[in-house]
Amino acid sequence: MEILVTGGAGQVGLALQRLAWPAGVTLQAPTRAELDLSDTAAIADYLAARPWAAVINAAAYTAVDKAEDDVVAAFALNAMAPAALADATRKAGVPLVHVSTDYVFDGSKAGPYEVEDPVCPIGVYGASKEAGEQAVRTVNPRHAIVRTAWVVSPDRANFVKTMLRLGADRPELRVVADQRGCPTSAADLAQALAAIALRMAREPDAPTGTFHGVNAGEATWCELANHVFDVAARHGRPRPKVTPIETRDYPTPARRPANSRLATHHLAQAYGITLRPWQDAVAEIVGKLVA
Ligand SMILES: NC(=O)C1=CN([C@@H]2O[C@H](COP(=O)(O)OP(=O)(O)OC[C@H]3O[C@@H](n4cnc5c(N)ncnc54)[C@H](OP(=O)(O)O)[C@@H]3O)[C@@H](O)[C@H]2O)C=CC1
Ligand SMILES: Cc1cn([C@H]2C[C@H](O)[C@@H](COP(=O)(O)OP(=O)(O)O[C@H]3O[C@@H](C)C(=O)[C@@H](O)[C@H]3O)O2)c(=O)[nH]c1=O
Ligand SMILES: [Mg+2]
Repeated sequence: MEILVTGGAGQVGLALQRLAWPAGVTLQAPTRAELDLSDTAAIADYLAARPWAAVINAAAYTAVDKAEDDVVAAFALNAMAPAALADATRKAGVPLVHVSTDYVFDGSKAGPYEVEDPVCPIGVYGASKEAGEQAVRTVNPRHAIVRTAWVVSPDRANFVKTMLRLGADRPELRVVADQRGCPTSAADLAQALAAIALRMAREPDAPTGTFHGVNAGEATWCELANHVFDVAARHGRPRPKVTPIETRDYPTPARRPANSRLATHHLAQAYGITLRPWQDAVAEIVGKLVA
C-alpha cells in the first residue's frame, strides 16, 4: 500500500520518513517542486493519479509571526490545501490524517483543552489552521485531525534549536514563563500518525474525528529552555542563565495562548496511543544536536 505524506521536508514529514514502516507499505513524499500545495488543481491531479491507501498532511505554513502579515499565504497552505486534500481523498474514498495545532485555542481555559472544547484562535496562523480543520471535518468524514503542539526535533527551525544557538554565545537568555503548553517530539508524533494512518487504511471503521497528540506533561517555554540547557550541559555545552520573563516583556507580532495544554485521553482511548514524557523526548533530541 502507498501512503502520501505532504510536507516531507518538514520536522514531522522527515520523522515520518525515518520510521520503520511495515513491509508492503511505501511512502511517497513529494517535494514542493513536485507538488506545490498552494496549487489546489495540482493537488487534485496528484491525488487522482494513484490509488492511495491514506494521506498524511504534515505540510503547513508554520511561521507564526510572519503569518500576521502574510495572511493569504497562510490560509492557502493551512486552509485551502487541506480543503483540496479533503475533497480529493473523499472522492477517492481515502482516509486523511491531518495535523493541526494547539494555537486554535485562545488560552483562556484554566485546565488542559479537551478535543471538543470551543476553538477561538487569537492569531492568523491559528485562524488559518482552524479553517483547515473545518474543511477537513466537513468534506471528508474519514478523517483524523491530530492537534499537536510545540513540535521540536533535530531538524528545521524549532525552539530547542533556537535555544542552543542563542545559548552558545550569550551568558543569559530571557524566556517567557507565563505561556504553558505541551512540548512534543516530531519523532514521537510521527509514530502516532503512522499508527493512525495504518489503522484507517486497513479498517474501514477505525476511529475518526479530532484527537490531541502531544508528549505527556506540560511546561512553560522557560521550563523547556532550562531542560534543554541542563541536558546540553551534561554534554559539556555552556549553561546560560535563563531568566523567566512575562509575555509582555517579549513583544512579538503574533499573540500566543497563555495556556494551550492539550488533554490526550481521547487518543489513548480510541487508538491506545500515549506519548512518553516530554522531558525524555527533548533529552534525546538535545543529545543528537550536541553530540
Ligand atoms: N512546528 C510546530 O511547533 C507545530 C506544528 N504543528 C503542525 O504540525 C504540522 C507539521 O509541522 P512542522 O513539521 O513543524 O512544519 P515545518 O515548518 O517543519 O515543515 C512544513 C512543511 O510544509 C511544506 N510546505 C510549505 N509550503 C508548501 C507548499 N506551498 N507546497 C508544498 N509544501 C509546502 C514545507 O516545505 P519546504 O521544505 O519546501 O519549506 C515543509 O516541508 C503542521 O500542520 C503544523 O501546523 C502543530 C503544532 C506545533
Ligand atoms: C527566541 C525566544 C523566544 N521566546 C518566546 C517567544 C514565544 O512566546 C515563545 C516560543 O517562541 P517560538 O517562536 O519558538 O514558538 P512559536 O512559533 O510560537 O511555536 C508555535 O509554532 C506553531 C507552528 C505551533 O503550532 C505551536 O504549537 C507552537 O509550537 O518563546 C522568548 O521568550 N525568548 C527567546 O529568546
Ligand atoms: Mg516560530
